[in-house]
Amino acid sequence: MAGWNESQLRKYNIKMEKIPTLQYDDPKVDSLLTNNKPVLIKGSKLVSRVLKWDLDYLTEHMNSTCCNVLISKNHKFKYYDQKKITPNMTFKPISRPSPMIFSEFAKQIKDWKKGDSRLYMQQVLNNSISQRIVNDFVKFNWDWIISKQNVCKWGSLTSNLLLIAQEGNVTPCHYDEQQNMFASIRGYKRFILFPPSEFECLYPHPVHHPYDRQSQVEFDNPDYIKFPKFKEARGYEVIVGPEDVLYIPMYWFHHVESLMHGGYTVSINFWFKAESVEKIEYPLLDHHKIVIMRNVEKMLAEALHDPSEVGTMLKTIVLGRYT
Ligand SMILES: CCC[C@@H](CC(=O)O)C(=O)C(=O)O
Ligand SMILES: [Zn+2]
Repeated sequence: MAGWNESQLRKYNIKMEKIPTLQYDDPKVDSLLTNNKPVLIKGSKLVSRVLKWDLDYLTEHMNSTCCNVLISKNHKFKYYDQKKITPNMTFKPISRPSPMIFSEFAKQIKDWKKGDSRLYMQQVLNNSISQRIVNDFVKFNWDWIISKQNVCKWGSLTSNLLLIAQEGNVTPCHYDEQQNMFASIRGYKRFILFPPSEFECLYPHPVHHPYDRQSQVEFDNPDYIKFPKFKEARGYEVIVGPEDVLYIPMYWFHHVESLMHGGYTVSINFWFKAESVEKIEYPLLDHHKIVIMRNVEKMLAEALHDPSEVGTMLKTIVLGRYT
C-alpha cells in the first residue's frame, strides 16, 4: 500500500511515462547513472539513520540557527539569481528569501492556515549547524553514495540542501548544471522530469534573466500561444517517498511538488559537479547542446555589452537565413 494516492497530485495536461525503479544493488542502476538517465533507487539506506529529522527533533537541535527560508504568496517557489537583477529591471518575484531561526520556521509551519503565505526551508548543510546535526550527517551511507560518485566519475560533492516544504509546495520546472542524488526523509514528492532534448518545448528564460534555467511555462495555466510546443512536451513522472533516492541527471528539467494533504516533507539533495574530466565526444549528447546554447548567449551578451541586444542579434542571424 503506497503512502499516497492520485488525489494528492496536482493536475497537469502533460504526457508522462514512468521512471524505472530499481533496488540499489541492481547492476542496471550503474548503467542508467553513467548514461545520465534518471532512476529511482530503493534500499540504499543513504539517509536511513536520519529518518528522525522531523520538525520537533530539528527544532531541538537547530533551534537558534538562522536558516534560509523562502516565502511565497502562492504555492510556487521559483528560484531566481539575485545577481542577475539589474537596476533598470522591473522584476517582481513570486517568492523571496525570508531568513528566520529554525524554531520560528517550525512554529509558522505548525500554525499555518489556508490563505497564509507559504514557507519553504532550503538550508545548506554545513558545519555551522549544531553538533548533533553534524553527528547525524556523518551517518549518511557515504560508502554507497561515494561509490556512485566514483563509478560515474562525477566531480566533487558541492553541497547538500536540507529541504523542508509544506504540503502542496511546488518548485516549478527548471534544470540544474550539477548531478543530483535526491533523498527523501519524510513525506512524498512528485517529480516530473524532462530530458534536455525537450528544451524547445519548455522555453527556459534567457541566460541573463534572473530566472535563468527556469521554464517560462506555467504548468497549471500554460500560455499555448507564447509556448505552442509545450503541448508536445513528453515528461517522466515518479513519486519519491521516505528512504528513496532519485537520480536527477544534470540538465534534465524537473518540476517538483510536495503532495497535497501529505503533511510537510523533509528531503536532502546531494549536488555533484559534472564529470571531473568531461571530454566532449561526438555525436554530442543533448545536454552538450544546452551548454553550447548557453555559451552563445553569454558570448553575445559579452560582445554586445548589453544582454538586451542578444535576442535582436540572434533573430538577425536566423530569420530568413536559417529558417
Ligand atoms: C532548491 C532545490 C529544490 C529541489 C526541488 C524540491 O525538492 O522542491 C530541486 O530542484 C533540486 O534538488 O534540484
Ligand atoms: Zn533542481
